[in-house]
Amino acid sequence: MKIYSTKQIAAIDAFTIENEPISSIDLMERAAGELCKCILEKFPEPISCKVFVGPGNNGGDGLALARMLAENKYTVEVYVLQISSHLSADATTNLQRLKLLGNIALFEIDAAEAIPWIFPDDLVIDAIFGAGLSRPIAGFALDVVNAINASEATVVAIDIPSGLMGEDNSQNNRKGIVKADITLSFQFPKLAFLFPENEAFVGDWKVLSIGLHPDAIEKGKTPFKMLSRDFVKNLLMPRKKFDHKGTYGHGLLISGSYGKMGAAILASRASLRSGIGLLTSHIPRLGYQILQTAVPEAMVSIDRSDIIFTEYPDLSQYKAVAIGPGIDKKQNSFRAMVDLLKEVKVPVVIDADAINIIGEHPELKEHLPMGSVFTPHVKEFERLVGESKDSYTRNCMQREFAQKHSICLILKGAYTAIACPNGNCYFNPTGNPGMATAGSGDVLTGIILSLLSQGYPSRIAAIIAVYLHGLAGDLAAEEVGVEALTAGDIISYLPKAWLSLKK
Ligand SMILES: NC(=O)C1=CN([C@@H]2O[C@H](COP(=O)(O)OP(=O)(O)OC[C@H]3O[C@@H](n4cnc5c(N)ncnc54)[C@H](OP(=O)(O)O)[C@@H]3O)[C@@H](O)[C@H]2O)[C@@H](O)CC1
Ligand SMILES: [K+]
Repeated sequence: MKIYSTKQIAAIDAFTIENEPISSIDLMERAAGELCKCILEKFPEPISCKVFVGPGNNGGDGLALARMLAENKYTVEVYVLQISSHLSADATTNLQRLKLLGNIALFEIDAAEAIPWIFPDDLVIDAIFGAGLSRPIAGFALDVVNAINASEATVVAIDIPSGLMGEDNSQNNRKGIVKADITLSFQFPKLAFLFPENEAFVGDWKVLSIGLHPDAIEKGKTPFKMLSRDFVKNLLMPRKKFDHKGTYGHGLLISGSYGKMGAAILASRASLRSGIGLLTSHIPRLGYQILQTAVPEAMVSIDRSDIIFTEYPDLSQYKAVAIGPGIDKKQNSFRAMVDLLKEVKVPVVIDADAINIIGEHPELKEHLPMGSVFTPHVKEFERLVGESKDSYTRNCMQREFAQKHSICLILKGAYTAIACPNGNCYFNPTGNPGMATAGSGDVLTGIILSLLSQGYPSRIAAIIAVYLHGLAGDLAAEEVGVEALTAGDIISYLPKAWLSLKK
């Protein structure tokens, strides 16, 4: 699914009106109908509802929805905020339609004293501002936002919580944004929904299809996309009858150190559970028996050091390399990594302390092999790319870094973002908070190495791996719950995740 900016959505909206064709008031009626259907499903018993309405078409949606809820036996009170001297044309029409219905309490409010008391069992509909918000909320509208946020009522935001910008909130006043429990967004999620600091405003979000014109949706260009099962499934390469293990490549995994051999085991197992033909795990000497016993399918290359990574084997036979899980960042490891980055000609997955080493030695950024894949969490990202005060700015830095160095930069977290060398950025919907656990990243690294070794291009390998990793985590969480979930469980559910993806 594409993620468009609010400006682009307004253009798609206008295209729909002109080319479906449909009048804007009818499109609003269709949108409000979808809102109403969804609210009736979520709250089937009629309840008391307070609708706060602003001057634009978001307010118009609120007015149309108020009428529909009243027709469905809800007790509805409508508060039209006197923010501007006039309402939008469609909001005006819907205000008249509401008045014709007759049985709705309708108030115009223009001061803090006029704001009603909001009861805990009220349903609040936030229709103050939508995609047309052009600046932070101030003045009396801010008092209304504060009153909504201070209440214990359930809050449903139409399209986007009032006060939240669709994309860039770096200059916004975070105290002037409605905290919704549910956001019902038209046709597309907004980019801002995917950033952690906005979760408190957006709550659970749901996209309602309102039939915007498919041509405009298809033709529009945006760097942002949400991954879906079908999209990922279509990227998979079929396995053929006469294929042999050589067909699926030989990967080199450099991982483990004293006290962190578990990382090597997890990454190796994940790699082998994701279709790699041959895997060599390069580990410090002390890990030999551990790895041979725990992962008999892997071949082992032994470092001269007992406890850390200080050298690597001849690279000529490998289709891809991964470095980082559990390696530590001692001086000798740094030296070996410099040599590796200078010599290696195949894509490299760079994870954990391998990222930190590059962060501490920025000159290494000039030697990043093209098509490499970085897998930082936020802290590692900051060491590698730099700090930022909010997620939107971080996303801009992420995309810029990926383009500048021709690499894939995966920022791990809820809605893991994959920035690609061509400027595109994919967000991943699979995964759950149970996966925020030790070793989860090692598993992801192993899967990416596996896919690169099989010949998937970096961008595709990153996309499939991230989606699959989250899917395995979701399947595991269904059985063991999020608290008990371990990285080993993610590997255990990789077979089911592959089967589910290919279904
Ligand atoms: N896309 C679709 O397909 C469909 C979209 N639909 C709906 O339309 C919504 C977008 O409508 P919209 O463009 O009228 O914008 P909306 O946010 O209601 O208000 C803009 C008004 O507020 C004003 N204003 C802005 N900021 C302000 C501030 N801080 N403080 C004070 N005033 C401020 C601004 O004035 P100005 O910035 O010009 O000063 C303008 O007057 C969208 O979210 C969805 O709900 C559906 O109906 C059907 C299909
Ligand atoms: K809103």
